[in-house]
Amino acid sequence: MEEEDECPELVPIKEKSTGPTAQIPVTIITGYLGAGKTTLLNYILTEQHNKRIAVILNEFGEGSALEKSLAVSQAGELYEEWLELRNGCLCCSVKDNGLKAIENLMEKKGKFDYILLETTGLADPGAVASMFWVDAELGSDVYLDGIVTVIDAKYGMQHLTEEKPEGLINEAARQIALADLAIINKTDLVNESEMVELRGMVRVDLSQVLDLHSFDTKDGIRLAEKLQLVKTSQPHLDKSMLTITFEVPGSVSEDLLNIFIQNLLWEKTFKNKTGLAMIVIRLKGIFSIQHKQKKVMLQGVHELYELDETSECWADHEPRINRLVFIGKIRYSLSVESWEISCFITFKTCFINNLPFTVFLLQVETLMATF
Ligand SMILES: Nc1nc2c(ncn2[C@@H]2O[C@H](COP(=O)(O)OP(=O)(O)OP(=O)(O)O)[C@@H](O)[C@H]2O)c(=O)[nH]1
Ligand SMILES: [Zn+2]
Repeated sequence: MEEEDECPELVPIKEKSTGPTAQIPVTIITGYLGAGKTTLLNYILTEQHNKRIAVILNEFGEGSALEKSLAVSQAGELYEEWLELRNGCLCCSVKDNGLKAIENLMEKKGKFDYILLETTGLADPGAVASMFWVDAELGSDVYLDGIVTVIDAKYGMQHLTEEKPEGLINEAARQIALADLAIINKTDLVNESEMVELRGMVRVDLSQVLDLHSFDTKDGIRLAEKLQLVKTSQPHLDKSMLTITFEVPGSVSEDLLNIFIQNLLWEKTFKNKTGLAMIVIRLKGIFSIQHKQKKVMLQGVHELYELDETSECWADHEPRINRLVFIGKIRYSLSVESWEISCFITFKTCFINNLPFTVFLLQVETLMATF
């Protein structure tokens, strides 16, 4: 056959097929904790696009049920089927769970036009991306269309420049290095010069992988090369990051909740016995506020937070349970256990007993002193 002599590169790329055998594009949405990934997802889902979009969500730690309800409450009825990757840390076992989630999704719901995959804020998007070329079987159904990295305009610089202990990579920098498209979000929170500085920083980062950046994501070999290059250092998660989820039944006073959050995030009053404050990077929660019918959602990123009433009411027989997820950093002298315990005590004391702040702080200090 004459065609056999043709150079592969010269074969024209097939027009996008709309038949049942067409491959489904997958976009990975990545970005540091609280950068705005879910906000972007919700925006895409609510825009008019005439596409059947499937969303796969992965959350770090035990907060998946919470994240699910948060996302659903924002996206409304548009989207009813949620799939959680229950492995907690996507970076470690993404291949099995990620593929399974997509296979289950398609089995259950038929084919989608598009799949959006939100990684955890600490994920290595390279590990997530690699499953699309490593697994040939799945490769016939879906292909990686691109990696979108959301960057927090206010805290992005801080995330990017943070020094990591030896052997650990800065997750934020890696997420940007792997991006096909980087979106700077929350521009309303910074001024022009901060934007210029961040843009410059992000560009520098991109230029380090510029020659790899023109790759065709459908081309497994090129992608593999790109991923390998970025992965030369150890792809370990920062082990000092910790996620804790609390569930406390009852209803809380809105004032006390605000005081609690402000003391935690702004005043940094929660300290261990050596005087080091608890570092909270991300806060998420669903609360039952006294005298309110609707569920109230908490979103916090570093020292910024908001409490918003959702459209969802507590059902008649639904137990009122407050859920709070902390994602934070353990300081050297503060053990995981004491961090957990101090979070729990502050939270529980504040909400269950509805004690004034000064009282529960005192209790925390007394308890912390015993560790
Ligand atoms: N001011 C401002 N806040 C924003 C913007 N986009 C998102 N946020 C807020 O940032 C917080 C985190 O947003 P999410 O979309 O949940 O962030 P995420 O990256 O999905 O968070 P994780 O999944 O926990 O890593 C929320 O309180 C949002 O309302 C923005 O453009 N401006
Ligand atoms: Zn999210």
